[in-house]
Amino acid sequence: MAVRVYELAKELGLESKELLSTLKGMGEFVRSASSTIEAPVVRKVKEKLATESAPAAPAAAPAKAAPARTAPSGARPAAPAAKPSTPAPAASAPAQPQPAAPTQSAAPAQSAAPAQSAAPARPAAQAPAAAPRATPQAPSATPRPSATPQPRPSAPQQSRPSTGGTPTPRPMPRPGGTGGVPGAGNAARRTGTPRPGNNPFASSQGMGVRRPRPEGAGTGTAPGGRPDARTGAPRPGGSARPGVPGMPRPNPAMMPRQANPGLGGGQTRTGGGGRPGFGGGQGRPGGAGRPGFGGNAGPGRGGPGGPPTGGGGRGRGGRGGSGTQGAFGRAGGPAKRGRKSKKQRRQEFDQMEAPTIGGVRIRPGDGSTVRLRRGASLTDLAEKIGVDPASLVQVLFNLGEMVNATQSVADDTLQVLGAELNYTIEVVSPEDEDRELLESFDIEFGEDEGGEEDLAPRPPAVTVMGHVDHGKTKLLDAIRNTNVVAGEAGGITQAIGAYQVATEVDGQERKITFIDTPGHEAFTAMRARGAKSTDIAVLVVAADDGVMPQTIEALNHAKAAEVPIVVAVNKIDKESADPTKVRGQLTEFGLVPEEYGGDTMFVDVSATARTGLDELLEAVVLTADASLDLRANPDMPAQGVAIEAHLDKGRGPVATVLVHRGTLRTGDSIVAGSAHGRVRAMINDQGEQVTEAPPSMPVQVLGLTSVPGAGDNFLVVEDDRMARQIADKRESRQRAALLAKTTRRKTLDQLFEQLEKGETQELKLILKGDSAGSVEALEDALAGIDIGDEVSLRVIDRGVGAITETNVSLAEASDAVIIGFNVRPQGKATQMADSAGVDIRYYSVIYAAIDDVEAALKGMLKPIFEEKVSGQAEIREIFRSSKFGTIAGCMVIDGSIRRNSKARLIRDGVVVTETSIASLRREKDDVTEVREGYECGMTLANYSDIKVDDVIETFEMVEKARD
Ligand SMILES: Nc1nc2c(ncn2[C@@H]2O[C@H](COP(=O)(O)OP(=O)(O)OP(=O)(O)O)[C@@H](O)[C@H]2O)c(=O)[nH]1
Repeated sequence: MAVRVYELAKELGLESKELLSTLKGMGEFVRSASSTIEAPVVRKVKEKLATESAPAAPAAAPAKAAPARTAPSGARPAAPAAKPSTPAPAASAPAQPQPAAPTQSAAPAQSAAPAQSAAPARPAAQAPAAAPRATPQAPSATPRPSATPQPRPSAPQQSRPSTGGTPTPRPMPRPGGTGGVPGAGNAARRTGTPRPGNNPFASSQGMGVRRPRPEGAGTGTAPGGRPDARTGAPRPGGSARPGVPGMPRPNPAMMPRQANPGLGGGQTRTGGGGRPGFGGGQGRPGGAGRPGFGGNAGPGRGGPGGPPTGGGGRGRGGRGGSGTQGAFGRAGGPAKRGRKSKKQRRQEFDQMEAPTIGGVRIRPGDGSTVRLRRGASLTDLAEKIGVDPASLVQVLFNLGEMVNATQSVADDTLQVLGAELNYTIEVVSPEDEDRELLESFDIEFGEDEGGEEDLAPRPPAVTVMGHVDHGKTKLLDAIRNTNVVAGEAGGITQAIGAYQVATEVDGQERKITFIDTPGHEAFTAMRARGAKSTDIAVLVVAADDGVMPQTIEALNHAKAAEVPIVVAVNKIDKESADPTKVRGQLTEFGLVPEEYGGDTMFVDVSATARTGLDELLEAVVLTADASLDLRANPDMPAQGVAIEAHLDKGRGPVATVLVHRGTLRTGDSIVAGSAHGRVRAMINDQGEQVTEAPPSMPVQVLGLTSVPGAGDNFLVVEDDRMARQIADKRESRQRAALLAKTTRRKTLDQLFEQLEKGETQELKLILKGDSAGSVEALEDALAGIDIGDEVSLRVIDRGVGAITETNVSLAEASDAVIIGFNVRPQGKATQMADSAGVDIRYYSVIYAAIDDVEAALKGMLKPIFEEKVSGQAEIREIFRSSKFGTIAGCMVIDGSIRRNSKARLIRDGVVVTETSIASLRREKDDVTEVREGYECGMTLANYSDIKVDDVIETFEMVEKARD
């Protein structure tokens, strides 16, 4: 006989919905609760329910039984209380429920199936029948039959509360978990075989620890997440609410459509908001979260209670959800709708786990080290860490710096950015960078080839260092017996020379290579390189002057380069000379003279009188012998350093190089810094052509295609092609590094400030010099000019040699000024500059260039105005005129009052208005000025509310000179 679904549901003690879902699970197509189902189906469904509920029951019961009663201990005593309620559904005698319990126990005792199959069908009627069977099994039960379930000592712990409780608390007519068949259902529960399985219809599902749950669970309103969820334990079967009678059985269809309603705002990830379906507000607690992303995930917006530690709330809980769905399979009905594919969910997850930095979503790093070359761009960094360069630009923008993706970025900026993204940025040092480059060509720089037997002694290379005017050049001059001082512009050594001299020590002729480094502060960089490229430093200290700032600086360079020092105490011919004082002073800096028990050799010399020179040379040789192993392999491709380079009009680029190891020969293919070429000719320090330059020999090399930088290393390579490749790579790297260094970075704040002022000011320069050293020194000195942020200086090009037409056209195009240092224009460059209005400045002294540039920069500053009060007049009387309006009859009490000048009206010390003097009269005459002590009449522009005793103060804005 056909029955309607709701009728059968009622009969079975289920909700129509539950029954519908069961039917669907069985493959029966039933549209709604009022649909009819045929008898065979009714039978099938009853059987199914009976079968399933039997083993699962125990767990389901506790789920609500426990909470219903305050304590599980109350289970047994509470059991009796259950009686009255249980019967109700059974719609029969109150005694019936009691027998139901025995039935439960009986069922498992014998294979549950038969008992169940019989029992569920007729709830009320069969219960009594079952009772007798059960009763004997519970003979020692409490006197009350209701307690019969308890006799089963084997009942699992969880089932205890359930056993007693299941039936009792239920206010609803449906007693047992499944089917309201007290007997069968409960019996099944008692079996104590909790099924963790994934049968969605089993009312147990091992969820015995369920908390009291208000109806409507799963709607997101429930405060009480499940305890297991909190621990992050996987949810068995995902049965959110298995078999809780009186509530709809959860199934995927009941889950919220949207996978992550808690992802509010797109930025707050998951957080507490989690999936409301699982108790919404409760959030997905931390256990399952991803602490790694906690930083940005935060507790999320969605949920009130998401524990902060939850961080990336979407943890296992989230996945539990999908697991649940999996467990339910399709049985849950229309769950498929709106569900996201695995791929979608993965993408979503990936997206979520990327935190936002400055509003940009970027996957965070893992703290690993990223090596970048100097002057790397954001694109380079992006490539290494696999993100979009544009997002890095945006991050940096949000950090307050504006750079584009391909622009060279300063090291510190890269490091800050790296730290923000959780990477350690390691900017490769120039040395490492170069070594790596050479290694890529299978070249090893800096090591002698071969073994000990291949090494031969070489002369020490010596750098002379010291304070300005302490006599470095004069001393070298004396040693070489030449005189270069006379030719110097401004009296400062501005080029580097290297010379080799010979001296006799212990009857042996020993050679020493001297490198003359300039003494001016501006050449610090070159001097530092000089110290590094040599073996021993001779520190020149004038005996009459003592230790000076640059003496210390030079000393520190030498120490940093771990170069032994020999002190030349110069100018001892002078009366004021105090060599002992110099020794004492230097002792304080760690240079203890040998005679005082130290290990530094001090030699008193006089460059002018040429005394002590031999002793100095001997001291150099002895120091070298004592502390250095000066040997090199002369039979290998030469390697060394370019000490100085310049562009010679007739000979092209000329580089003075010092060979460190190997022997340089004419015809060798060499690369020096970013210059390359083939050695066309070599000239020694005597001006003679040589064909070979062994270790420690300085020579001028001709044949390079461009001018190398002072301090650049040089090496002989296999062929011209390799030389060119290395040079090109070096050049591009240098350019990037230079760009990062010289481009003045503007922060947003600065930019906004400047934009507010209406313009940004930048002085662009093109530097041309006679040698690489001087151009470098000039650029460094110019970079040191500090006149604040309002104007900036940018060197857009630099080079060695004459000012060319190319330079002029670049200057014209970029509105730059050309600075020529010891160079002049070439060809039609002057005419071009004149017609294009390009400013070319010529200098031979570095200071003059610095001063001019500084003045130019200051000239670009906006004028500063300050107010200057010119006079004050007191209003003594007020006249009204139909022609002039209100006239103030005044006495000038200070300074003078001029017509049209700016004025302010002051009443009782308070400025009433600011205006200007519209008319000024003495007697009846218009005047331009009235001085102190005179009376006058005046009117104020657009203001007539004047009173006697008011003071009119006139002032003007005067341009103020900048400091
Ligand atoms: N009386 C005396 N004067 C000396 C001696 N050595 C150098 N001078 C003078 O000191 C001045 C500076 O000498 P330089 O050799 O140009 O000094 P420097 O250290 O090379 O100077 P910069 O090139 O500017 O760094 C010159 O006027 C020299 O004549 C010396 O031994 N005795």
